[in-house]
Amino acid sequence: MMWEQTREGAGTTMPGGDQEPGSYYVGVDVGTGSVRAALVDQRGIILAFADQPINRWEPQFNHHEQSSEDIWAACCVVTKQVVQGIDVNQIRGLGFDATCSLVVLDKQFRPLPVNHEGESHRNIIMWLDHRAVSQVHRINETKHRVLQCVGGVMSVEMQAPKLLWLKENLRETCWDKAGHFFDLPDFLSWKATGVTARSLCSLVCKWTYSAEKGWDDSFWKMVGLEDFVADNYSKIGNQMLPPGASLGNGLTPEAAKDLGLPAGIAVAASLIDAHAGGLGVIGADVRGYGLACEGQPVTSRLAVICGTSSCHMGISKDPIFVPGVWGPYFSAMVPGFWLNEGGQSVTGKLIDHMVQGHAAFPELQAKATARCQSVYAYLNSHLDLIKKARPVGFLTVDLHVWPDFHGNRSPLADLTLKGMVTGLKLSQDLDDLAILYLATVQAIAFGTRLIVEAMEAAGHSLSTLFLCGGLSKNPLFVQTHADITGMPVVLSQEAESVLVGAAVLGACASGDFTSVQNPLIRKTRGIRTSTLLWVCWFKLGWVTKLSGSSVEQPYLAIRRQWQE
Ligand SMILES: Nc1ncnc2c1ncn2[C@@H]1O[C@H](COP(=O)(O)OP(=O)(O)O)[C@@H](O)[C@H]1O
Ligand SMILES: O=C(CO)[C@H](O)[C@H](O)COP(=O)(O)O
Repeated sequence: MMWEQTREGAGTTMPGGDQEPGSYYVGVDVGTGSVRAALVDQRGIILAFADQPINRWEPQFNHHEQSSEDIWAACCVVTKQVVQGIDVNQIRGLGFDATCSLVVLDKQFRPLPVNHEGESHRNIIMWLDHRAVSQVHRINETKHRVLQCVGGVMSVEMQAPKLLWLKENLRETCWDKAGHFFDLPDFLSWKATGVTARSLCSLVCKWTYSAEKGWDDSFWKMVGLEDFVADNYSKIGNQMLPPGASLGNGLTPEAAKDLGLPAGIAVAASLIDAHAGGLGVIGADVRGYGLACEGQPVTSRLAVICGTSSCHMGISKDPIFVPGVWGPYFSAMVPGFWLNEGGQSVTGKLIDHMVQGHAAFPELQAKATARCQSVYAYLNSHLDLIKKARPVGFLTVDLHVWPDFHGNRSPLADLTLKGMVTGLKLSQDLDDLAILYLATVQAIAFGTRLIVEAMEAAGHSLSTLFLCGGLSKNPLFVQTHADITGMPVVLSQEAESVLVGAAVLGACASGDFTSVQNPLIRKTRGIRTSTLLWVCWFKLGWVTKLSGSSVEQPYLAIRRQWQE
């Protein structure tokens, strides 16, 4: 494989010279910290990759903002980079995924400020923004029936509370002037095509829209957002398309110039980033590894997309209601299947926070740099050194972390929860930092286990984890998930699986494939064609159990308290 990772900074790696001419697809993934693009061929192989950091503002605690212009500019930079050196006329389709952040534009599609400072370039309330606490409490007090489809409790990270916050706090400068409220993935597909149709993925998962029943007028009236009903939902979407559907006449000449692609190529209705990751991994061909999920329905698999946050995506043939877990959402990720989405609001961000905030961080940085390693590679080898003959998990016998530093998304669904560390000593050397890092990773893995247990108690039958996202590049994180859940973890050979999911959308929109799960169906029937084989190239992860480890003790105690 020609492609190499360029995770440590912005950059591109181009395809090798012996590529057969064929059709290509471009996937663009807008994460919390950066924008990534990939050029993908018909077999689903990533031929070129580029990434670019994006700006974030935190004007006050729990307010997180971005700029749609900055994000679009980054999309243009990375897309131009990945198509360098190829005949762009071979590109057949473009797909976007992004975080589920709220983009606000005026009636002429110009950015509007989502802040008291009136800074209009900061026109995105990010998904992890927790400003709308009072609004979400009031929404949850209504006990409206739409809440049944978000695990019984609406999250402050969804769009309705954020919209209500804007109405109550920025009436003149933002709310009254607003013409369009977009989920970020839908903003990107509009920017590329001029089509304002929304993806069913965004509207169903974050905006209370039902694929069967449409908008529920009574919900919007009850929560004080009756304005949307009055104008027939024109500001939040009254035309919906399934992910992968082709939008309008494809790429506009203006967007084509921005992105360095030919005008008119197919552009797909988009997906939220976690859903693109789920689509990129859940259909993996695992034959020959002796995994429990081999020969079992795809519903025995849980895709876990681990970046700034972690999202746990499980699918089922019939709707399953899991308290504290979002969904069931019909066809929101894999067509024809119901989706439940568990999540942890901060995982990568929590690990970064713990490590970077420690007194020994400057020493760690210096030592990692001297060895040309990332701080995480250095910490992992340091743990190996200090564990001596015992399993690494035993280093945290006296130190425990509770990971809900930004509330608990699933399954406790309690945004007021806070983080905890027990077992601290006066020393703050590199050993302490490494052990705190390990305890944080373990705590996150126990959070995944709690989500798996809640999903299984409600009717899911899960046997295998499929990990992707930035954290899946950390062997300690992956191993710890296998140890603590007791499940095998499968990793994709294409580390950037979210981008494969985005490219699958573009491939579907191009008409080369009839639906986003088409490759899965063909593969299941054993037909190898020139399809986009997103079901292939998996290597087995780890299957290790650490039974009876003392690291389980605090987790078990907290779980007991929760159940009581
Ligand atoms: N090679 C790596 N080793 C360890 N952690 C990594 C690695 N690459 C990324 N990460 C972690 O993954 C997280 C970001 O993942 P990413 O998928 O890029 O996030 P997002 O999609 O939210 O922008 C960060 O917390 C980062 O520290
Ligand atoms: O809510 C989500 C998906 O439904 C994601 O957590 C959110 O979009 C952020 O993703 P990431 O951690 O990859 O940046």
